[in-house]
Amino acid sequence: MTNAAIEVKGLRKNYGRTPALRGIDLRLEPGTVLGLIGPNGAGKTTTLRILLDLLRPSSGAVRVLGEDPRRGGPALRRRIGYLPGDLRLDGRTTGKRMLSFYRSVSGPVARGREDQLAERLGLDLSRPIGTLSKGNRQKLGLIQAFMHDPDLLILDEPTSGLDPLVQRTFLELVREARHEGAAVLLSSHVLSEIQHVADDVAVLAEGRIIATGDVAALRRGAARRIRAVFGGTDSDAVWDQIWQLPLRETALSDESDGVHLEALYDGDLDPFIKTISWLTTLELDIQEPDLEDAVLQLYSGSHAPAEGEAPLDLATLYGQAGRTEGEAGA
Ligand SMILES: Nc1ncnc2c1ncn2[C@@H]1O[C@H](COP(=O)(O)OP(=O)(O)OP(=O)(O)O)[C@@H](O)[C@H]1O
Repeated sequence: MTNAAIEVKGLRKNYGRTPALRGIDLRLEPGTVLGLIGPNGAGKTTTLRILLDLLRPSSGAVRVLGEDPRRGGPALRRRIGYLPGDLRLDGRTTGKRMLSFYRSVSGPVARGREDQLAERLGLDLSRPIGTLSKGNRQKLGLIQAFMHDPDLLILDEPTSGLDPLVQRTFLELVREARHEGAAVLLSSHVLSEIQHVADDVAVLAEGRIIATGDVAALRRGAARRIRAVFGGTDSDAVWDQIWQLPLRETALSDESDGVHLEALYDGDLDPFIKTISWLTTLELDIQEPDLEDAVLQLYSGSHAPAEGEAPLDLATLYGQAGRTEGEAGA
């Protein structure tokens, strides 16, 4: 039980009379990446700041690397790499100097590690921070979080301001840290980074964890956008074939080149493929599952557990939903 990198039970935080966290349970094992996702104001930053002892909880039990963050002091802090969401850096000093300051706080850094990270992320450490763009400052924030190879990385909106190439390097760094046995807690409302790197997700909304599970389950529950054109038929005949499939936001129209279908598809693909095999398919475009849509459905409350109930298990929710819809549509 105490081997968890993070263990949180019944965590509550009130700002004055306003509850920001309303009883959160979280567990993160070494060598795994947990994505904490949630809309603005859900309580992500509040949770992370409590783990780092930058904020005090109103109640609840918190263990970070087996210790109470309020008592762990500098020794515990050295085992953690933290990237704050609102990174503020002093403008006069160079990146190199700033990192040597962080080194004195976060402990031993392997020789050449900062330079190696700067090279991989494409950052010139000799430039004064004030002259760096937002994305380049974010790179500096990432270097200080990763450079001492911490046992636990706590990253708040880590790819904010980074271009796609650098985002990819960031994901590599997270995977390498996990491979070395580090635990990573990644807060984000950008689902692409979560789906590419997280093992598990916890969905936070209005200060409560409303769902937990692995990313694969979330993907199973995510709708795909489908576009197709069918020839030698009309929209009524197409509808007769497809009406029983788990489609949403369906648009069917008779055009000069055929019947155009555009829809969101929930569930297993196989029933869809079997159904359209009865039609003459001229064009077909099936997009990757849309995680944004799946999570928005969770936020919207159509599935959300009532106050005091356990979070939804994504595997149960989407595993069963996928099979039922698949059978119904076959
Ligand atoms: N210092 C504060 N004083 C009062 N209320 C606060 C304070 N900090 C946060 N809150 C409130 O607590 C709730 C949770 O905020 P928090 O910043 O943890 O959310 P978040 O999930 O990180 O949001 P975002 O994605 O916008 O950063 C919000 O309703 C916010 O308005």
